[in-house]
Amino acid sequence: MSSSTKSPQTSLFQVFLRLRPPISPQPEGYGERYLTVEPPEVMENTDQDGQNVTTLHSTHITLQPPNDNRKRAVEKFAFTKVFEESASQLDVFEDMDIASLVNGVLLEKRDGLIATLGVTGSGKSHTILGSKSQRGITQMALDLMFKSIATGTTGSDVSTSPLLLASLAASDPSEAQLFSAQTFLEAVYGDPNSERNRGSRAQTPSSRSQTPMAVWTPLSPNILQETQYVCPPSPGTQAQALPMSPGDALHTGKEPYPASKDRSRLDSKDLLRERLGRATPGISAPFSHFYPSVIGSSLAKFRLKILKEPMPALIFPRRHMQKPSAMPRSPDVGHLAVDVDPKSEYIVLVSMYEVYNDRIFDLLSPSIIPGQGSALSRQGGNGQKDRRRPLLFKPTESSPDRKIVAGLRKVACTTYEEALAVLEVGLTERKVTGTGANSVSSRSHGFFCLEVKKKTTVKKTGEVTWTANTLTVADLAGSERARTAKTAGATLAEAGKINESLMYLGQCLQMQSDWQDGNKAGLVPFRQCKLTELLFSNSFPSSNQTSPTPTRHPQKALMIVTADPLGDFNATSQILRYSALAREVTVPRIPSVTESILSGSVSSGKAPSLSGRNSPNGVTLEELERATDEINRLTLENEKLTVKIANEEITRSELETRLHSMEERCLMIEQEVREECWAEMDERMEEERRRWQSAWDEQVGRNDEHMDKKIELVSRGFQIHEDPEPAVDERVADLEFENEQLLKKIAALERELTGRSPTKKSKPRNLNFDHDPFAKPPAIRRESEIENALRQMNQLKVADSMFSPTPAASSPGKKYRKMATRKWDLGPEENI
Ligand SMILES: Nc1ncnc2c1ncn2[C@@H]1O[C@H](COP(=O)(O)OP(=O)(O)OP(=O)(O)O)[C@@H](O)[C@H]1O
Repeated sequence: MSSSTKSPQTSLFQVFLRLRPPISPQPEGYGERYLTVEPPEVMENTDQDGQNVTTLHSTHITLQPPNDNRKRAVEKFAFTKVFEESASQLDVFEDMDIASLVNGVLLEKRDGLIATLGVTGSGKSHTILGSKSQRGITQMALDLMFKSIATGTTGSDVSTSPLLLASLAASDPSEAQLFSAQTFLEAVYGDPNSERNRGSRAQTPSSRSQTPMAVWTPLSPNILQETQYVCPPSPGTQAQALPMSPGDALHTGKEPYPASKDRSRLDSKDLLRERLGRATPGISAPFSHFYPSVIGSSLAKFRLKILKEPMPALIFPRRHMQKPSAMPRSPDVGHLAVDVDPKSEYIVLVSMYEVYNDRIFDLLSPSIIPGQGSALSRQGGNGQKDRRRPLLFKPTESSPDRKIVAGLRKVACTTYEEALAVLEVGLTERKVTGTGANSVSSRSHGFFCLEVKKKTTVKKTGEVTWTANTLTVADLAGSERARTAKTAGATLAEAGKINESLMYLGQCLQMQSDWQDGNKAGLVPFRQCKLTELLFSNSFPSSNQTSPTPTRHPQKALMIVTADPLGDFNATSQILRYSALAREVTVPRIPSVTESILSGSVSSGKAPSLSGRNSPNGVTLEELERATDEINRLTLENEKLTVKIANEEITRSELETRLHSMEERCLMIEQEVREECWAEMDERMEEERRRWQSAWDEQVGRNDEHMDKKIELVSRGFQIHEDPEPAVDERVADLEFENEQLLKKIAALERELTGRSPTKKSKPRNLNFDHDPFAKPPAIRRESEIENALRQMNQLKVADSMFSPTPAASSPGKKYRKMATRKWDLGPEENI
C-alpha cells in the first residue's frame, strides 16, 4: 500500500481521521468495535526551519467486518494521521498544523480550507465548533489569528471607522455588504430584555456549538438603524451600505464626548445627536485627518451620504446575550504563534453561509424577519418559508481568476470576542434538527469564513492597498441512512440532498485517492453540485492567470474524517473508502488442507519417512509433493478469487448506495417536476381565465356599444321631422302629377272591370278631364258602378304610396315626410 505521506502539492486534501469516543446513551445500531488502529509509524518531516523532524504517528486503520453471513474482506486504509478516541481538541488542532494554515492566510497569500466529513453523529461539529466546555478548531484558529495580529504588528490599532469600511468595501471583490461588528451586534443583541430566541442551535441545552458570547454595551434598538453611509461604486464594485454605530465614534480618533463621560450611560438622544451631528455637511471634519494618513488619496472620491431612513438590511430577530462566564476558554492556544508582516495592518472579516438543498444562503441574514414568524419553524426545513435569497458562487469582475460567494454580509471584527459573537449569530441561523441518529443534526453544510484583510500603504504616494486571504472552516452535514436516522418528509428530502452532495464529494476524493495509487490523473468532477464546487474550485492554479508569476497560490486544504468505531459499519466503511488516501483489501488466510494435514502429521509425530519411497498410506512421496503443489496452486488461485470477490462485493455495495441515492434523487426530481407542472398549469389556467375574462368583458362592452348605437338610431328614427312647407307651385305640380297617375290607374281599373264581365261590354268612356281634374266622369251611370269605383280608388290610395316618386326621381333636395301616407290617409276624400 502506498504511503499516506504523499506531499500536499499532489493531493487536494490532506486527510485526517478522528475517532469518536463512545457516548451514552448509545444510539440504536451500536455493536462491536470493528475498527483497529495500526501501530504508529515513524514519519520524517521537515519543520518550519527546514530541519528534519521524526514523529511517531498512526496513519493506518483496519476495518474488520462484523461476523455476519456476508463474507466480506478486511480493508486497510491510510490517512495523513489518525487521531484515536483519546485525542483532545488541542491535539487535533496542533497535529493537523492549523497554525500553518493561519500562517498561509496571514503571510503567504494562500487561502486555507478545513472541512469535516463523516457519518451523522460521528463528531464533525464537535471537532469544528466545540462544545459547552471545549473550543473547536474554528474558535482556536480565530484566537490564534487575533493573537498573532496583536503581537506581531507594531502599527496602530486598526479600528472599524466608517471610512475604513468604505476603503475595505472599495477593495472588496465579492459585492459584499460590510458592517462593523459593533453595528451588527447591536442590531442583533441590542435589546437585552427581548424574549429569548428559542430553538436556536447555539442556545439549546443540547447544543454542541455553544460558542462564547461577547460583552458590549446594549443600545436602544431604534437608534441602531438610523444612519447609513453609502459609498458610491467605483469601477468594478457595487455601492456599499456602510452602517455606522455609535461605537464608531470611539475609533475615529476624535472623541466627540469628554473622555470621562461613560458611553454606556448615553441616552438614545445623545447617540442620535452624535450621529446626526456627523451627518451634516461638516461630516468630513472629524475624519479629515484620515484622508492623507489612513485612507489615502484614492478614497477621497467617496462621498458619504446619510440616509435618515431606517436601515432594513439589519433587521434581526433579537437574541439574548449570554453571560461571559459561559465562554469556554480552553483549550488555550497561547503557546502557539504565527508570523505576520509587522509593517502591515490587519482586519478580520467574518462571514458565514450554508449550503442547504444545493443552494447557498447567507447565515448573517435572518431567514425569518421579526414579526413574520418564529425561529422555531425554521428547524428541520419544514414550516415557514425561508426568506433569504440564494447567493451565487462565481468569479466577479474584480476577481476573474477566483470564484467567490457574491453578496454576503461581512462583519469587520477587531477583537476575538466580537468575532465569536458574530459566529454565534450565524450558528443560530443554521438549519439543524433532531434525528434518530443525532439530537442536533446539521441539515446543511456550514461554511465559516475568516477573511484577513491586510493593508499596505505606499509611503511616497500614501496609496492604500488591501489584500485578502480567507481561512474557511466547513462543517459538513453527515451522511445518514433513513432507517437509522428515522427521518421522514422534509427531513428525509434534506437527507437525500445531503447524501447526494456527499456522493459527489466522494467521487472527487476518489479521484485524489486514484492519483495516490499512481493511476492516471483524471479531472476532478467538482462541478456536479454546490458543495464540491465550493470545496474544490480554488484548489487548482487559476487558468485565467495571465501573469507568469501567479499572485495567488492554490488553497491548502485539510479534511477531517470523523468516525465512530462502534457505529454503523456500512456507512462508516463507505466514507472511509472514498476519503482514505490509500486502501488495501486483504482476505484472512484460511489454513489450507495441506497445511492442516502436514501440521496434523507433525503434531502427531507421524511425519512421512523421507527415506522410504512409500508413505504410511501407500502413496509415493512424489505423488504427495505433486498433490501439495497442486493444492498450493489452487489455494493461491482461490485466495486471488476471494480478493476479487471481495472487491466486487465492495463495488456492488457502492453501486447499491449510488443506486439508492439516485433513486432518492429521481424521487425528488419527480416531486420537483410535479410541483413545477402544477405551478405552470395553475399559471396557465389563470392566464387563460384572465384572457377569457378580458375577451368576455370586451364582448360585453362591444354589445353594449352596439345596443347603444341601435337605440340611438331607433330613437333618431322616431324623431318627427317637420319638412318645410313646399311652395304653392311645387305643390300644384305634385298634385297634378299625382292626379295624372290616378287617372291612369282609374282607366286601368275600368279596363279591368270591363274585362271581368264578358257579358257586359261597357262602352268606352270619355276620360278627358283635362279641363277639370276634380269633376265627376259623366259616363258613370249606375250607382253600384260608382261605389265599386270608389272602393277601388280607396284601395289605390294605399297602393299609391308604392308608386310615389322616389326623392331621386323628384327634384333634388326635396325632402319627403317619412310618414307621408298617413297624411294622405287622413286627407278628405273629395281631395283625392
Ligand atoms: N471527540 C469527542 N469527544 C466527546 N464527545 C464527542 C466527540 N465527538 C462527538 N462527540 C459528541 O457526540 C455527539 C454528536 O456529535 P456531533 O454533533 O459533533 O456529530 P456530527 O457529526 O456533527 O453530526 P451531524 O452530521 O448529524 O451534524 C455530540 O453530543 C458531541 O458532543
